[in-house]
Amino acid sequence: VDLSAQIANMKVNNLFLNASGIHCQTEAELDDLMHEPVSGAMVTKSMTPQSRFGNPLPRYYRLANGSINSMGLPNEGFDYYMDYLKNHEQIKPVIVSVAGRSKEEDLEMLHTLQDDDRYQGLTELNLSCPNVIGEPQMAYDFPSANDLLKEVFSFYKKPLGIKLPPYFDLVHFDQIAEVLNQYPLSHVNTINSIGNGLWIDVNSETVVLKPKGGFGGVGGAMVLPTALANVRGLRQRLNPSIKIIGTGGVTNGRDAFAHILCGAEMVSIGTQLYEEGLGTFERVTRELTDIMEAKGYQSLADFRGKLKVIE
Ligand SMILES: O=C(O)c1[nH]c(=O)[nH]c(=O)c1Cl
Repeated sequence: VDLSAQIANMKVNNLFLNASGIHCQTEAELDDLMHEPVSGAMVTKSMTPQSRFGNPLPRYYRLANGSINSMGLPNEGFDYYMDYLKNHEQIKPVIVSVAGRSKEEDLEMLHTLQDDDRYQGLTELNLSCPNVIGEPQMAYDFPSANDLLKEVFSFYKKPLGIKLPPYFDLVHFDQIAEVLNQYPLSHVNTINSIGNGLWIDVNSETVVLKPKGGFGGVGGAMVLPTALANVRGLRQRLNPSIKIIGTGGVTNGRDAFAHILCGAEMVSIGTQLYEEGLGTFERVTRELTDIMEAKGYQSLADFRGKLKVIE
């Protein structure tokens, strides 16, 4: 089964990877992902220049068919992850996720990556964290996103992708695609969690998360329709050279198959991976392979992007 992804020329033997934020903050977690035998790549927790504790707890809550989180960008800081890459053999490609809390922080980290000759990896600029108190999601501000990308690509020459929030209006697909198509992006990763949901414990009449009065990003099975729409909508609008990592709502092989039908090159697993553990990769890969065999597909290319509409 041909699984080589053309994302920044990554040659992988499996299309699955963790969603950023899941099992990828500490050296121990990153080692688990590096040595996990099935997944074809991995991504770090989005990093900021300095380490951060993040938002007060409770900040993650499991729902019947998903999750809600207001982590607030907890991470060990940029240098920690650069040291990790220098001190660990890359058995699989490691996508470095950066999420500055300002344009200046994004540029600072990207300049450092550009100027580090030893760093030849794929970077993902997270423009969609919904949980930093007081910070907007940059990717919902099209002019600002364009200004940032114009400045980034004036100096950044290594492979770079963008982590996008979900959009909910076809005009917004048009507008973000118009911005992104101007730049030599490796990929977009869509979707991030659906920002600022709210979950309530009716018994106690109380929210379940402490930060932001309980508002947090929603993920897991319930966001699959939004994730599929964003993968499909962007695939239809982005230059073919910009690949798509499909993220959101993947719990089994059928969900992954649907993401690929919409045009995903690789598929990230978040909430399900967190709740079920790293064995998720083997199970979902087996389920997807079974579906492909039942349909007579030899490779992902046989059906990638070939979603049919009703004429
Ligand atoms: O609160 C977080 O750390 C977080 N949570 C998310 O659901 N998406 C993100 O991009 C980030 Cl950065």
